[in-house]
Parts: sequence; structure tokens; C-alpha cells
Amino acid sequence: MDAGRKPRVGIIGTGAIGGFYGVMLARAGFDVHFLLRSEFSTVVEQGLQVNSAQYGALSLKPVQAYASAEEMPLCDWLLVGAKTTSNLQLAPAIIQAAAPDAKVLLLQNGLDVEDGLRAVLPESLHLLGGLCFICVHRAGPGQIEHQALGAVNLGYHSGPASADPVLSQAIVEEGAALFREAGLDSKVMGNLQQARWQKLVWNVPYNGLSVLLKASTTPLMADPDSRELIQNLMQEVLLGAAACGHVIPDAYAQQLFKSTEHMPDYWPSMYHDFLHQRPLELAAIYVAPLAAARAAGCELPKIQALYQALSFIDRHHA
Ligand SMILES: NC(=O)C1=CN([C@@H]2O[C@H](COP(=O)(O)OP(=O)(O)OC[C@H]3O[C@@H](n4cnc5c(N)ncnc54)[C@H](OP(=O)(O)O)[C@@H]3O)[C@@H](O)[C@H]2O)C=CC1
Ligand SMILES: CC(C)(CO)C(=O)C(=O)O
Repeated sequence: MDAGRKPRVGIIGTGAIGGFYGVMLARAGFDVHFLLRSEFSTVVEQGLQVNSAQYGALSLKPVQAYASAEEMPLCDWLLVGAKTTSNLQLAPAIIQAAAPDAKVLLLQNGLDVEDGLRAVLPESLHLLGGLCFICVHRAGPGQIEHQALGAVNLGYHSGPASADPVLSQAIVEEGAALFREAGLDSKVMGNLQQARWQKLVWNVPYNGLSVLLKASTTPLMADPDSRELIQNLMQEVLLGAAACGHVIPDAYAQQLFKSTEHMPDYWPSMYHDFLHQRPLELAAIYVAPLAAARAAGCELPKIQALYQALSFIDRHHA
């Protein structure tokens, strides 16, 4: 990349997350290219709209939109905004759109989501994980509803800087700076695994229960039984994390629980997948943490039961 040139950003999977962060980066002056699938022609015709409780009505038109990665220019940063269930299918597109030493950032929930992709990406590509603290969903083709929040915490997973902590830190700082330039909070996480476990403290209870109980956060937080269940599930995530060497203070879970009471009523992304009969992110959000905890000698029976119920739903909802 030429010194002084802003990095070129490619969005691989332009849904709620890819669309929101892509529009914010484009508005901040980055050269952003969007890979789409079902919404391609609508977005070419009508652009991308973000209806944000925080930033008002934002519009990006024209959009540098692509239906195939072969038409995309080589990008310095690739932000993967697809669901984890699509990662392996998207690997050829990521490889195709990546500049020789590109940074691939998975903006996804779950544990170990980088591992499957790492195995098929060239060694020259840096792989990072990003945890998005945001409430956003697609309201229609090219239409993104942003209800609250927006921070992205980043950590280095693997690549040419794996053995060089100074370089990997600099790369993660560069990624965080992109988001900060777009006016969003972004922190560098020294340990990506720890950061992923921390995020699971929220996603394990709320994502799954929203599907199982057909309830958004407001009713989940209003009912004494669901409140107790959420707290018990959070405690099991802390147990699993600790067994894997990632101690998360109890106060962290308490604070997430409390802050959810003050969030606008929110349907987690897993509920949207259920509603639209798309595969649920069970491998990333349930299977991987359950397996990691079990390998460390720790059983998590409530999470296991929630996972089994969700697996049934996942197999029967399509
Ligand atoms: N939404 C939220 O508030 C939050 C989401 N997350 C995480 O972020 C990640 C993304 O979630 P979210 O943005 O909600 O998901 P969405 O379903 O809104 O977006 C996924 C996008 O990826 C596209 N896609 C999938 N496969 C392909 C393909 N082969 N080629 C091109 N495009 C493809 C989909 O296109 P198509 O329309 O054709 O299916 C869709 O546009 C998940 O891991 C989620 O858990 C994390 C924090 C908050
Ligand atoms: C936890 C929450 C709602 C906001 O921090 C989120 O980021 C998610 O849905 O994954």
C-alpha cells in the first residue's frame, strides 16, 4: 500500500454488520467495496440506507457493489460481515479480493471462528477477529436499522505477524484506527480468545433464548424465570471461560445483565436467522465453547440443554 493512501476496504457479506460498518467507513472517506448476494441489484439501484437512532438517516449512493469477488479491486482490509455459517463458502471470495499482505477481519460472534478459515487462507494474509457491540439488523434489501451502540474490539488471530507481538499489535491498532476515524469506539484486545469468551457471556443466553422463547430482550428481562435462566447461563459461560484459562470477573456478567435492561428492545441476530429460515450460528456460539470447556474438564449442562433445544429447532425450522 502507498504511504499516505487510505487503506482500501472490502466488505465480504453486506448485511446488517457489513452494511453498517461499510457505510460508516465510506462516509469517513475510505474507499469501500461491497460484496453482496441476494441484495445486489437493489443496492446498485437504490444504494445502502442506514436508519440510525444515533446518527439519523444515512445514505450511501452510489455503492461500489459487486456480485462477484472477481470484479472487486484488491483490498488492504477485508471485513467479513457474513454469518459464521458462511465462512468456508466465502473463503475463495476472501482470497480473490485480498491484496498480497491484506488483513482479514472477521466481524463475527462466537469462539474459534477464525480456525476453519485459517486452514484455507494463504499464509501471507493476516487474520483478525472483531467483536461488535451493536444492535443492528436488516429491515429490507439495502435497509439497515441501527438501534444502539457500535463499538468494535479487535484482536490478532494469526498470520505473518504471529511471532512478532510488536507487528501484530501495530496491525490491530491500524484496524482500530479505521473504526475510530469513522467515529466509532474501538479497542485493541491483547487476547482474542479472552475477548471472544467475554462476548459469549451475552450471546450464549440472549441469542439462544430469543429463538427458544420467541422473546426479545425487554420481555426476557421482565420475567423472573428468564432473568434467572439468563444469569445461570452467564455463570456457566464464566465457568467454561475460567476452565480454558480466561478468567472473567463476575462483575462483568452483572454489568452486561444490567446494561441489557437499559438497551432498547432488541431481537438478537440469531432470532432474525430463525425468522428468515437461515442456519443458526450454533457451531460458533454453542458447540465451540461447549467443546473447549469439555476438553478442559468442565461440563456446562444448562448451555448443553439450550444447545440441544436449538439444534432441534435448527433442523426443523427450514
Ligand atoms: N446484527 C447484530 O447486531 C450483531 C451481529 N453480530 C455478528 O455479526 C455477524 C454478521 O451478522 P449480521 O450482520 O447480523 O448478519 P446478516 O444476516 O444481516 O448479514 C450477513 C450477510 O452476509 C451475506 N452473505 C452470506 N453468504 C454470502 C455469500 N456467499 N456471498 C455474498 N454474501 C453473502 C448475506 O447475504 P444474503 O442476503 O444473500 O444472505 C448477508 O448480506 C454474525 O456473526 C453475528 O453473530 C455481532 C454483534 C451484533
Ligand atoms: C450484545 C449486543 C446486543 C450488544 O453488545 C451484541 O453485540 C450482539 O447482539 O451480539
